[in-house]
Amino acid sequence: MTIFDYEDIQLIPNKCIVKSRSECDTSVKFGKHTFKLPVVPANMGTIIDDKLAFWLASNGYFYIMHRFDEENRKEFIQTMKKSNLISSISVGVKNNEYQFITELKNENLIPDYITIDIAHGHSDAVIEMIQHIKREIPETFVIAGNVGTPEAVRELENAGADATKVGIGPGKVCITKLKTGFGTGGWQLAALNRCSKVARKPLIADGGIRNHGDIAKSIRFGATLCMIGSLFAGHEESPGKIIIKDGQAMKEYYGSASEYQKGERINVEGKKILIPSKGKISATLKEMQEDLQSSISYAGGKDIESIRKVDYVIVKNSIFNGDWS
Ligand SMILES: NC(=O)C1=CN([C@@H]2O[C@H](COP(=O)(O)OP(=O)(O)OC[C@H]3O[C@@H](n4cnc5c(N)ncnc54)[C@H](OP(=O)(O)O)[C@@H]3O)[C@@H](O)[C@H]2O)C=CC1
Ligand SMILES: Nc1nc2c(ncn2[C@@H]2O[C@H](COP(=O)(O)O)[C@@H](O)[C@H]2O)c(=O)[nH]1
Repeated sequence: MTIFDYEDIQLIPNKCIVKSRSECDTSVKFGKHTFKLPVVPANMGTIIDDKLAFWLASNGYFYIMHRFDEENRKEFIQTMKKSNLISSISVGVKNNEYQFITELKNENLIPDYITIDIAHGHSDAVIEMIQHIKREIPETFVIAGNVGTPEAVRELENAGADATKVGIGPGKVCITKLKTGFGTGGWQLAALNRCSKVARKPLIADGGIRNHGDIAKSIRFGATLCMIGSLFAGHEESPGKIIIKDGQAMKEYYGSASEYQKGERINVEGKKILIPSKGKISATLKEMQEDLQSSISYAGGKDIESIRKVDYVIVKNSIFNGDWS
């Protein structure tokens, strides 16, 4: 098994077929809808809230609302539906979530997308929740995760998942590798590559993306979408609390399995960091789009599909130029 991660890979350019990068189309179809970018902000408490979800949906971007404000989820779906926007929520796997899904059916509040969001997604708990959602509200597109192996992708797809989220522990505020010894941290891109060999449905690469070029690399190794936390943290719209440190405005970014999200120190697998305040999220999305258009042009194509088959080299620990310092 060849092991590599984002920083170890460089994609090899093909002859350019466009006159301007603006000709390159970064849009992606996911489920029944098409979105401007193959990117989704992480469904975490310091990354997304109702207001940002509304803005993203209104502006043609995919979003997944987190599951940590359980009481508000029905009202959230109602608001999005009334505004003719896509509704995309998260659920867990505890008993009350089964009842919640049945209530959505009974109250005709059918979300367009539901993400089953737990740490160790290769489990009967997730398989049973996929089956429950598909039984109750079959028209909803189900994203299940997180997993790190081809076997898990196959099982969740066979259970009825419409997409699978890959990534156990590569996240910026993740301490799963340190606390448990397990995961795809340090070889997330290779894990995605392995999963893509068996996947029959879309994969979401989740965690470990540190640079915009990593989006193209994720697509090359099998992702339809990338879920991103840290690069979206710290914006004006990000829900994290502002902290002034040494005179500089910073924003909190913490893990969903951290004591800050959980409110208690039990089964903690996440930490908190401070991210320098960054300005508007629209500026980051614009730059991501420009960079991805450029990636497409280097791939020798006009759309995202052209990235999927480009050649690559593994350059382990050998990049001493072209970095940020
Ligand atoms: N992508 C990643 O690498 C990771 C992401 N996270 C994020 O943190 C949040 C909390 O995750 P999670 O703890 O799963 O959510 P929950 O605390 O809601 O747990 C979900 C259910 O799964 C059980 N469970 C959780 N982990 C395991 C395990 N390793 N083995 C058996 N059962 C398990 C829990 O029981 P019990 O608590 O009693 O074990 C609970 O019943 C999520 O948003 C998740 O995405 C967390 C860790 C890794
Ligand atoms: N192991 C943990 N992983 C977590 C936790 N909270 C979120 N996450 C995962 O991280 C990604 C975001 O990664 P980033 O590198 O882009 O910042 C997120 O989508 C989750 O899958 C956690 O507490 N522990």
